Amino acid sequence: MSLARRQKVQVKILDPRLGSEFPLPATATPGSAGVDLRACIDAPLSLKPGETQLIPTGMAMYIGDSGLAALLLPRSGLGHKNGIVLGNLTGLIDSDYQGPLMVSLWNRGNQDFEIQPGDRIAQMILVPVIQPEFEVVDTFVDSERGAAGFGSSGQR
Ligand SMILES: O=c1ccn([C@H]2C[C@H](O)[C@@H](COP(=O)(O)OP(=O)(O)OP(=O)(O)O)O2)c(=O)[nH]1
Ligand SMILES: [Mg+2]
Repeated sequence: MSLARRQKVQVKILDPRLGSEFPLPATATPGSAGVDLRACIDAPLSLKPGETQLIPTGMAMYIGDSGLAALLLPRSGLGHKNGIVLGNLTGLIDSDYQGPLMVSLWNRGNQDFEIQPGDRIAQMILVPVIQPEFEVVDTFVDSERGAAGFGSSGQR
């Protein structure tokens, strides 16, 4: 068994309700991979079917280590039950980004969905990063798959 690596990440509080009225994002259980982000909006907000809105999380975050990045992902309950997912499908937070952390929230469902101030709207995970350095070649060493893809192996 291995334990998750813990990493200090600097945050700036942009909305004073974060850390007082609304808890700061934190892992909910020892085995949680993600931390939930909260909607730091001033008033309830209704997302109509098909609508996308950029929601502030009330904080800025500076990862500051190019070997790491953060991914924003939908919460499964909101996504599955209410059709509330991300307008960019997945958010990628660069290690050098210092601006406000925003969530693009998309109602892909067919009913209005109301978000209250402080609601947990998405989750964030920290992931290791490997930066590619492309090396141009004329040929590849043959692999078993070769160029076959996009369902080439069938469904069963
Ligand atoms: O859901 C998201 C996605 C991105 N960002 C911030 C952090 C990220 O580092 C920056 C740029 O994101 P990205 O590279 O995905 O967007 P872009 O459209 O390529 O913008 P840029 O030209 O600024 O890189 O925007 C968010 O706050 N939330
Ligand atoms: Mg970019």
